[in-house]
Amino acid sequence: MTDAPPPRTRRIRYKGTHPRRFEEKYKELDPGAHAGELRKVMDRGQTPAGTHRPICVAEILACLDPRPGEVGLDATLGYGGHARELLARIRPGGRLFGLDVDPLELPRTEARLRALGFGEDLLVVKRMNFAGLPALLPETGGGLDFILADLGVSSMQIDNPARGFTYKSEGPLDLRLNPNRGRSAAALLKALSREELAALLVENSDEPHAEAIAGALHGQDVATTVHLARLVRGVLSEDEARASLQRTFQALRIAVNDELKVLDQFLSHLPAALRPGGRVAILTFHSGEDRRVKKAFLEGWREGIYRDIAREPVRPSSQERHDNPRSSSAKLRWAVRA
Ligand SMILES: C[S@@+](CC[C@H](N)C(=O)[O-])C[C@H]1O[C@@H](n2cnc3c(N)ncnc32)[C@H](O)[C@@H]1O
Repeated sequence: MTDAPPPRTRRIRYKGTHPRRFEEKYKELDPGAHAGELRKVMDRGQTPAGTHRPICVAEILACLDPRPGEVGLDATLGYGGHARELLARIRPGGRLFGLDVDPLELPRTEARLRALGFGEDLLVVKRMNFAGLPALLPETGGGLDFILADLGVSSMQIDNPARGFTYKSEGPLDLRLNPNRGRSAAALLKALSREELAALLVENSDEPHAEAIAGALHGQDVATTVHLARLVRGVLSEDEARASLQRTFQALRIAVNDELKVLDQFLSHLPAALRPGGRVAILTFHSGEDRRVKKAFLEGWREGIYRDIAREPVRPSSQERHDNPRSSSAKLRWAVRA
């Protein structure tokens, strides 16, 4: 008896030589069946759809120095790129807790890491906000040897138009890391006065055209990413609009996910979470985040809580910035618990 041939499906059609829209990138979205395609996309300096390239991996491993038997935390599991490297170094006998708030990507990441052979004795995955770090501590058996936080959003989240993280493709104006909680950016916009919106753009993104943008968005029912982009382009030149749109999306994302408040809470919990000699590394992507990390580490060092801290932020190498432009704004700071 012969097996029935697999049903024929039509190849997804797209204009030009390369697929441009997320849903057209069917080869990148099925890396198991098209591994060669991922290499070609990365060689072009792009991140394959549905994946994320971990940033400053060597630099993070150098300051966290994970060793066999240690207990660590990856507070922002994302695609699991950093976690994979940490896990390989704490075997045998170690344990890594991996947290993320994203209910859509987290199960996929866990499945990928389990398929790589990281079992439940070695990797504990939790859907949880890192601001709730104290709730994890009883499970760590006396504290953590190292902690990593790679802040912000992953490429999978940015690239998926249904999540609404970018003005470059049409999608609902959502921007929540956990779409099941809180309110979307569209709902937030409706609730803010013009003055509150302008203040939010300045506070979260140092937006120089905050007044003009607030004027364009206020009182409009902005439900989609491209609608917002159209309104901003209506009051700024094309060049100004490009940079301002990036900052506007960043400011809204920070607001809907309360990112600065949860970062402050996380930073305040670190001293109690680290064992003596424990290391923490935090990768930030804009000045509002970096200022907070810098201040918390400096104050902790002055008070004798940290015995050493990064004096200057570590930046991705020029090669990494070239190979992965999404790493360009990254700054890494570390501290060692006294
Ligand atoms: C830049 S990505 C991390 C990428 C990861 N290091 C990797 O190698 O794939 C940031 C991740 O942190 C998650 N995240 C952001 N804020 C969080 C928070 N307060 N608590 C837990 N996870 C958070 C996001 O959902 C996202 O998946």
